[in-house]
Amino acid sequence: MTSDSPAIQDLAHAEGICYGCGPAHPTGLHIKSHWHEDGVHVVARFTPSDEFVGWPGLLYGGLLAMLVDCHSNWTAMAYHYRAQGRAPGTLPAIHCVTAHLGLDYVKPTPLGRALTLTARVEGEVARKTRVLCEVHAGDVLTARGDSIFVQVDVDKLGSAAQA
Ligand SMILES: CCCCC/C=C\C/C=C\C/C=C\C/C=C\CCCC(=O)SCCNC(=O)CCNC(=O)[C@H](O)C(C)(C)COP(=O)(O)OP(=O)(O)OC[C@H]1O[C@@H](n2cnc3c(N)ncnc32)[C@H](O)[C@@H]1OP(=O)(O)O
Repeated sequence: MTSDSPAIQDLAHAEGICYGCGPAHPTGLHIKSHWHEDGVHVVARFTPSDEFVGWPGLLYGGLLAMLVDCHSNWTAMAYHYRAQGRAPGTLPAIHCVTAHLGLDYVKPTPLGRALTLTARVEGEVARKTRVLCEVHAGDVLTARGDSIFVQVDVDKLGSAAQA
């Protein structure tokens, strides 16, 4: 599994319209997550455009939160599919939502550099799953995520949103 193969988002949810990771969003970030060949980590690479500036030469931290949120969620969902012994895109689809997004900003993140997000599940793959995610700009660790994703029934989620 390499970045030459289709991203997990494209396999599992090509019609997705999430601003961060939906392949079908017209202007979204289109974050793409791939299994690393080590079979443990899920990796995304993203180069933010200059519009996401927070300070001259530095990235706006909210953009980092979006990247870590979506990539960590897809890491959780990828682990769920694998735990069930099936590929993303097979049915029934697995959906998780962010219950807790934890993010430490470790160093300023430069603009104009490719960022690498490297994530893995810590502990059990269950309805509630913890994902650790590191963001590197080159060799520099700039942010660290520690987040919780909960598997949901999207039909119930929709009715809850309308209530
Ligand atoms: C904007 C809406 C998006 C909806 C997306 C829908 C589906 C996603 C589908 C595919 C994904 C594809 C693309 C999207 C990819 C990335 C998008 C980024 C992710 C998001 O942008 S998504 C929007 C933000 N997200 C929410 O909008 C969630 C609102 N929220 C809830 O819908 C409920 O709050 C829920 C379901 C989280 C739990 O509610 P619940 O009643 O079903 O379950 P319950 O309370 O029993 O919790 C079960 C276990 O999670 C633990 N737990 C709960 N909350 C916790 C917390 N905050 N911290 C630590 N642990 C927590 C409990 O302690 C218990 O743990 P234990 O089992 O050990 O006791």
